[in-house]
Amino acid sequence: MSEPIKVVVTGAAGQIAYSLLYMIARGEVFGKDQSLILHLLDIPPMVGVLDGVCMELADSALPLLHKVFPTTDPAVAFNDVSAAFLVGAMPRREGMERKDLLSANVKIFKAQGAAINQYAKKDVKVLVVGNPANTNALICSHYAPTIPKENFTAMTRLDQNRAKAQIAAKVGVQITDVLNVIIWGNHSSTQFPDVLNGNVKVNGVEKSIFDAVNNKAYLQNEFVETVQKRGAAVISARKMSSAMSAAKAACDHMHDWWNGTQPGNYVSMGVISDGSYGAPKDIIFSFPVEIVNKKWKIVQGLKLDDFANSKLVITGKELLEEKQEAMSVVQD
Ligand SMILES: NC(=O)C1=CN([C@@H]2O[C@H](COP(=O)(O)OP(=O)(O)OC[C@H]3O[C@@H](n4cnc5c(N)ncnc54)[C@H](O)[C@@H]3O)[C@@H](O)[C@H]2O)C=CC1
Ligand SMILES: O=C(O)CCC(=O)C(=O)O
Repeated sequence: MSEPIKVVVTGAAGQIAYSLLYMIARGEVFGKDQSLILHLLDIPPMVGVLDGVCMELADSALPLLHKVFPTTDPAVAFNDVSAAFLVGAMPRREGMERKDLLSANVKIFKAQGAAINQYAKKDVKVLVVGNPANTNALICSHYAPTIPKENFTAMTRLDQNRAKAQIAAKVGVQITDVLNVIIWGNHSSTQFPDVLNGNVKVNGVEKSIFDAVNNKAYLQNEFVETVQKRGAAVISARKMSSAMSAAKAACDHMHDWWNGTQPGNYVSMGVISDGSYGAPKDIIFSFPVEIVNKKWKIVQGLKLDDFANSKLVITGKELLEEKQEAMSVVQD
């Protein structure tokens, strides 16, 4: 068993954290030999709920879990952490867009960026889940200037998982048979779920998703819209936003960042844009990445047709607008 690492989860009394904490503490992210010290951050009104979560973690008798520190103090929460799941933020309700959360949530990420800068390990891996996730990650990084920008990422893995699930159902295969579906851009209804470079195994034979589905109109319309609007569909059905699937996606994201991706398999992450594929620079944009030794690299040389390019322009433009609005909120 390795020496324990410190991991923080913010919004630890909330609904995503309720599933996420168990998965992390079971070893599903950092490995079955990696012991853990969990730091749980929430706000003062949630202290009672946080106590209940701690009781349940203790009662789960989890061998990898060395200690749990519940706190409302960011200085304690981020102290010496190697990985941070930034979940704590207001979720949207029916009828709202994720960017409607911007003015309330972006201030949280300014404060947490500053705390990460001051207290976390310099190689901390930060995953922002709280919405609007891409822009929150950008603000967080902006206020943590001593930590490399590459260490701040936003979650679009839930969108990738949703897209894979739609394709698996359409073709009639298992989820593991669907490879290299990409989410480009923002975790919002402008995101572009793209199958142009993806493959699917049908009866053991690998073919392009495009050929396997053989329905361009479906792939460019219904499929794209279903994935873009899946979060809203879950809110409409559950009257609360996705939680179990969001927790699973957060684990998938951090697991792959920590452990690496298989050669030839890429995953989607919101990362700082270097302008690849014509995306605007210096925003957090979701790209396909491959990961080796805990470092992600944007996959280059993928094909994009005119339809795809036009979608990337729309989502990039939205992210630039969000960046501008967020900067004006945090500088107030
Ligand atoms: N990127 C993605 O794919 C997804 C993002 N989300 C987003 O994740 C966020 C959390 O969702 P839920 O857990 O369902 O919400 P929730 O409302 O159940 O829990 C949020 C928790 O964050 C806490 N919190 C608020 N401000 C805080 C602060 N400054 N520091 C620490 N904790 C704070 C709240 O007290 C609450 O306990 C929302 O913004 C939601 O929209 C949800 C699903 C998917
Ligand atoms: O759509 C929302 O705002 C809820 C959470 C979310 O981001 C999602 O389910 O994708």
